[in-house]
Amino acid sequence: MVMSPVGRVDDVQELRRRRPTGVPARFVRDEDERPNPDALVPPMSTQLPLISLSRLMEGKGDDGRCELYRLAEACRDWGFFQVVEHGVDPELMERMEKVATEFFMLPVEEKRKYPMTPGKVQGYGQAFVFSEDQKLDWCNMFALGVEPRAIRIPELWPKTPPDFSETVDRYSRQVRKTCDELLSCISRSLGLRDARLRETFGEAVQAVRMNYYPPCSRPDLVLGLSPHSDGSALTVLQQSPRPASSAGLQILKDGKWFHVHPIPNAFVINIGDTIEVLSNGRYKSVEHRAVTDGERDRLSLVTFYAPSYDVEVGPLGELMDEGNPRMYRTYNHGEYSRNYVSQRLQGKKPLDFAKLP
Ligand SMILES: COC(=O)C(/C=C/C1=C(C)CCCC1(C)C)=C/O[C@H]1C=C(C)C(=O)O1
Ligand SMILES: O=C(O)CCC(=O)C(=O)O
Ligand SMILES: [Fe+2]
Repeated sequence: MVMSPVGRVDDVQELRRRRPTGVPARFVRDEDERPNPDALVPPMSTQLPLISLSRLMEGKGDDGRCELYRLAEACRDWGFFQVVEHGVDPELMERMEKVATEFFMLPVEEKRKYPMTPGKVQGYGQAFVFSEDQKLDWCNMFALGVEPRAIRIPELWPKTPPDFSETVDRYSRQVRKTCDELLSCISRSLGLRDARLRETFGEAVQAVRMNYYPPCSRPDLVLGLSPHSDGSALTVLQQSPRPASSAGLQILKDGKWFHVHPIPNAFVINIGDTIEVLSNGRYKSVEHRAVTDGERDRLSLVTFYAPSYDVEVGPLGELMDEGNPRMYRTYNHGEYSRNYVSQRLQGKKPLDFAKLP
């Protein structure tokens, strides 16, 4: 438990350990926010698009063209897709899961050596908590800035487990390559040169966040992670395969929550607010949330990939014309980031910063 101007922010693993059936009032959502399994799109009725990155990279052949068309549809209609043949070593994905799990299983006193202080987003704790009235997420987070080096806070990189930092470094290098390649393909899918989006980014910012959701005795009352869109350009999410359950990642499509089934060794990719702006709204960031399970814990490993804080972000000239007027202003991405991390997660609200009236 941490006392601060935002009140008492319990560590959910400790809560669960001390009182396995207790759910403090601060975690209990108002009725309209609760995860109602009856309102969920029935599992298996529709599937999130599945894209092969290696096919996309084949380029001009029939397979490459067909995959590019599917990518464009996925970005336009879903803002989310799963990707396979993405180039990240499955053994490294497994190692990443192992070190993250080992970290979360450490005694709380050890984890608190790397604290996420109020208002900050790096370290161990709960991000996006700004008021005593705010409902809390049933989740412990550990987040680190990775690239460029200047955003790293070395004191927050844990010494235990001993291979943690080296694993995060190797994983992040491979995931960065995947992000660069996806960005080229997304550029092409918008009818632009491969390098067009990437060259607006400067030295891309990359951060990793590990989310640990302990089981909750009342999964019907709480949320693992509040509904939000990501402020990044692209987000790469690794979730481990698990037995059938409607808990886990859910995305909002056509006003209904839709469960994303984990696929072994695949990543879930989502379009962040930054691509929504750069594409002048052709591709939209999509609200998503995480729901807890009554019996099982869950770990998700999330990479945020975004432009440098120095660059100006706005709709690309090629994507605006008389029929497609400018929808967003041009702004500094550092300012966007500061604005994003200084409010609680609340749907797509941070995008108001960029939207033209
Ligand atoms: C829900 O989103 C986030 O937690 C988050 C934070 C990311 C970051 C860190 C953990 C370390 C420092 C950099 C950064 C702010 C990227 C989302 O990241 C999005 C939000 C913005 C804005 C962005 O660029 O990525
Ligand atoms: O855990 C999940 O599936 C969702 C994570 C997420 O959306 C995030 O960290 O931004
Ligand atoms: Fe997210």
